[in-house]
Amino acid sequence: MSPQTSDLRISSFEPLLSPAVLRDALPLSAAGENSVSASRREVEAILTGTDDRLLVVVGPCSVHDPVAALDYARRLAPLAREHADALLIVMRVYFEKPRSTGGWKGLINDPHLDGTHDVAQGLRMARSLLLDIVELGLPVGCEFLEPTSPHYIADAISWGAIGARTTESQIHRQLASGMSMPIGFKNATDGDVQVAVDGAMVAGQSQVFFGIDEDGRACVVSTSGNEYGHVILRGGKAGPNYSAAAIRAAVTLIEKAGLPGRVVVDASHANSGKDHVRQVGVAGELAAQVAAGEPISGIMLESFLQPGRQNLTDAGLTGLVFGQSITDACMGWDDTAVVLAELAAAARTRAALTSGPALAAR
Ligand SMILES: O=C[C@H](O)[C@H](O)COP(=O)(O)O
Ligand SMILES: C=C(OP(=O)(O)O)C(=O)O
Repeated sequence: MSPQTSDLRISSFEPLLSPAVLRDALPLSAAGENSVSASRREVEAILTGTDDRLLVVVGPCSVHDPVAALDYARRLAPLAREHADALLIVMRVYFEKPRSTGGWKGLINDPHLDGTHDVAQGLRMARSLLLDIVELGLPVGCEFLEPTSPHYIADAISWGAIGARTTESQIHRQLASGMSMPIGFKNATDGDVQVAVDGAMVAGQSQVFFGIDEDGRACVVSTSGNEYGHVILRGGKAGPNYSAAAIRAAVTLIEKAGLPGRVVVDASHANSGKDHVRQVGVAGELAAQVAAGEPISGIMLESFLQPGRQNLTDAGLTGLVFGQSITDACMGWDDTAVVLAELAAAARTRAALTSGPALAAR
């Protein structure tokens, strides 16, 4: 008998429900569709500079407990309304975690936090949480990691990111080219910004690649290109890249690629050394730059109900502090409210600088 030559290292194939089945079971309401659609247009207008507000993507590093995430969303929604003249607040609702060397890969991959990898349940939990948050009137932002997972949830998402570990990946750039919302590309973990610029540029072009359709059938996917690709500065191995000089250097690269000369800046990750206390200081420095009129279209903050982070143990969810991150350290809720007020004041000052007092008083 000849030897088997394929699937030698596959332990199992487990059929997964199709995107259409999940979306039928958990539909986005008409009000939700209107809200997602309108907030995507607002993000686009901010990225191109026709809306002078500041985009703020704020929320937990990762969602591990939908109850805590919804509690956070209920606190954030009134602040989003309060600062709506100056800020477009999008809640960070990250379900997929790219890991440096391994670890928990997010709620979709392992919703029970115990290595059982009940992906079907993870998708249900993720979609259900997204619908609840959208119903609060809050736009949602996610990182896209698995190339087929967006089919299950993307209709409820207003802004997306490609992370530092995948920004140079052709697969993720192709994916971004077909996404219905603006997509930010993080600079690489080594600090290289050009790869993020290249990512945004490639995503702007039409692409043809392997994928699935709504019924989960293997397909050749053709896209028209996403004209709202942009760059997110998150620092790198050599240190932060949020200084005015680093931002201007990035803008030079971005403009050279023919993209709008503005950036989103992540106050967390390598811009704060993953130190949640330092992140508050970085956000304050960024607010000062916004007030001075620097070309910052958005800020990303990692924030949760409780400050800091905790380790996941064998006790799973029951062994965890409610509302505290199990991935990167986050600023707590009290600091978050103060930082959002600071950013709103800075955006009002910038609006007055660039558009006169009428806009600032809006
Ligand atoms: O934002 C989250 C993390 O920084 C990212 O997933 C990498 O995490 P890790 O280095 O702990 O694996
Ligand atoms: C993984 C993330 O960031 P980065 O890709 O910048 O490490 C993140 O924002 O969750």
